Amino acid sequence: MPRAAATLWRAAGPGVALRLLGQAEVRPDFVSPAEEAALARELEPQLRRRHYQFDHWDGAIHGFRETEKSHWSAECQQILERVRAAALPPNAPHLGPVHVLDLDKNGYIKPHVDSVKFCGCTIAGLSLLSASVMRLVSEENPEDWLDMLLPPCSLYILRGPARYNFTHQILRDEDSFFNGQRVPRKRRISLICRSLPMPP
Ligand SMILES: O=C(O)CCC(=O)C(=O)O
Ligand SMILES: [Fe+2]
Repeated sequence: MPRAAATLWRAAGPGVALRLLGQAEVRPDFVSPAEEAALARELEPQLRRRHYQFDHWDGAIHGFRETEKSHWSAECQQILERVRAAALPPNAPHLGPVHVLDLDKNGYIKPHVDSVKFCGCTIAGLSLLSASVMRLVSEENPEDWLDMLLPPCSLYILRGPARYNFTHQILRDEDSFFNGQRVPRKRRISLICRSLPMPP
């Protein structure tokens, strides 16, 4: 693992680290601050029309608004092509629209596994505006966990076992610690690209 990436990754033990090496990845500085600003600027008008939802007690996500976006400026389209090229298997069919999730500073994502009906073997997410901690927990053995620090402008990628056999969550502000260090959670926007499930 490159040195920069190692500081963004903390596993319960060597067993889980070995299982997830190359399957759960964080790439810091995947976009520049100027690119982050361009993406946020382009999303803002569409997001502003929606209200944050706090009342979906049974849903996986709390304190969020979301949208799907298919049409982007040439600059943003290029960034998204870079995300797909870096993360998705070559020639894999992927979901056309990008899933955009805007988490309020009090928002968080509870542990879940993305539906296998709508999402294939790879999930890739760009994190904008705020750092956050993504926690993966093995469905088989809850003592097997991995925390990933997602700085703003980073890309994370979940593949194979990290995507299918571990839940993922974004910790709420009160619980947002990485390696014992507090990671204040502010408003965070994520752009998520997913490969499509294989046809049966
Ligand atoms: O915000 C993220 O990066 C993850 C979102 C997520 O887990 C989901 O929408 O299924
Ligand atoms: Fe998810």
